[in-house]
Amino acid sequence: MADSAETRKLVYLVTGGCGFLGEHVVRMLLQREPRLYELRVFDLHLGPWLEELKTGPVQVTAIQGDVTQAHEVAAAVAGAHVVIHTAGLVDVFGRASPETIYEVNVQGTKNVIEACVQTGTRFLVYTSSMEVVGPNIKGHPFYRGNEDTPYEAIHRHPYPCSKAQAERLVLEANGRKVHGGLSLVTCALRPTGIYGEGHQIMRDFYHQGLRLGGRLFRAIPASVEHSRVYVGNVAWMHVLVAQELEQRAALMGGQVYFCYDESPYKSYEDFNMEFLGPCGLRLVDTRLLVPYWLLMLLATLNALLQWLLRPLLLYAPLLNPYTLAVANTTFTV
Ligand SMILES: NC(=O)C1=CN([C@@H]2O[C@H](COP(=O)(O)OP(=O)(O)OC[C@H]3O[C@@H](n4cnc5c(N)ncnc54)[C@H](O)[C@@H]3O)[C@@H](O)[C@H]2O)C=CC1
Ligand SMILES: C[C@@H](CO)CCC[C@@H](C)[C@H]1CC[C@H]2[C@@H]3[C@H](O)CC4=CC(=O)CC[C@]4(C)[C@H]3CC[C@]12C
Repeated sequence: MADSAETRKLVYLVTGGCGFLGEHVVRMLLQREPRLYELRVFDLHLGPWLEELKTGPVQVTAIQGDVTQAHEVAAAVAGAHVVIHTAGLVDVFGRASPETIYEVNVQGTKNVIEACVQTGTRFLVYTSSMEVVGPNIKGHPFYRGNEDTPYEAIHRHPYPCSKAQAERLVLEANGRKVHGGLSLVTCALRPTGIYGEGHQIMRDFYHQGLRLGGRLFRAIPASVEHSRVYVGNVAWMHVLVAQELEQRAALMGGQVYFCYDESPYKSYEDFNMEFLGPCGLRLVDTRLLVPYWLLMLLATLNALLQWLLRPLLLYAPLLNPYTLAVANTTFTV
């Protein structure tokens, strides 16, 4: 029944479909959306793994494109029933300029919304981020919060600022008339720190540990708790929201939801050790050796070096004042 041609009618588009989260969304849709007829995977860089997906019952269309190019986005969106917009520039290390981050995250999202309006696509799911809320620059803890918890969301870093702007655009677009006269239904999901298969930062920590003789040095007190969420669950939540938006437009349209699961609340480093420990790494407690002021000094030094070296090379270590502040502030949903 599920595989018959009549039941397969829906066309989905996943932007950023070759990224860490996007790939999981793509695979999840193929497994869990029996009404899927065509799945369009739109990304700046297409992964070779897409080829193996082209042999199944669903037509998988790989589209190499750039969300900052309105015409490319419109061409990809035309005829899609649902857009899952995960494409984004995830950069808290200073690899890209603030302008580029805004161009991709904000202008790219504007282009997706306008493409939906112009072409008559009604359902848009946006991957926002917990960073839209916090941790804020004052380091206020957010402890077991939810969507209604009051929190002073103040940012300076381009990444959270751009995600906050893009999220607002998506939510404000809910109810806009699309081509054909029906209304656009939008919803934003705010994952906490995502982990799972393909997580690059986890790999970076692993390689750092190998370079340091199988050790990592604790920089963050174990008492600072972070929410983390498994990538498969984030993908599943995107699929569920996409499936429910039509039936529950009045309830879910224009809403934002945190995206979390039952992963344990732990410090960023302790959580990573759940995986890196069994891979042979050890977390060495250096709280007394590396006080916070020294870490801050190192982080500031890194930022200075990044700025000085920029004309010559890209110096973008994991530790900078922003990542230190985020890692050092409790944020649990
Ligand atoms: N990694 C995390 O912990 C979290 C990520 N997010 C959000 O989830 C989304 C996906 O993030 P990840 O999978 O972690 O990042 P990623 O970098 O692995 O994936 C992003 C994808 O977007 C694509 N992309 C970037 N610029 C593009 C452009 N101009 N045009 C078309 N495609 C472009 C990239 O090629 C990449 O495949 C992002 O919107 C991010 O803000 C939200 C919360 C946490
Ligand atoms: C002080 C360092 C010494 O080991 C540890 C630095 C850890 C940081 C690289 C990470 C700590 C918290 C992470 C962020 C958090 O999980 C929330 C995020 C949400 C997003 O939308 C994108 C990724 C990130 C900003 C994530 C990035 C890496 C950290 C800052």
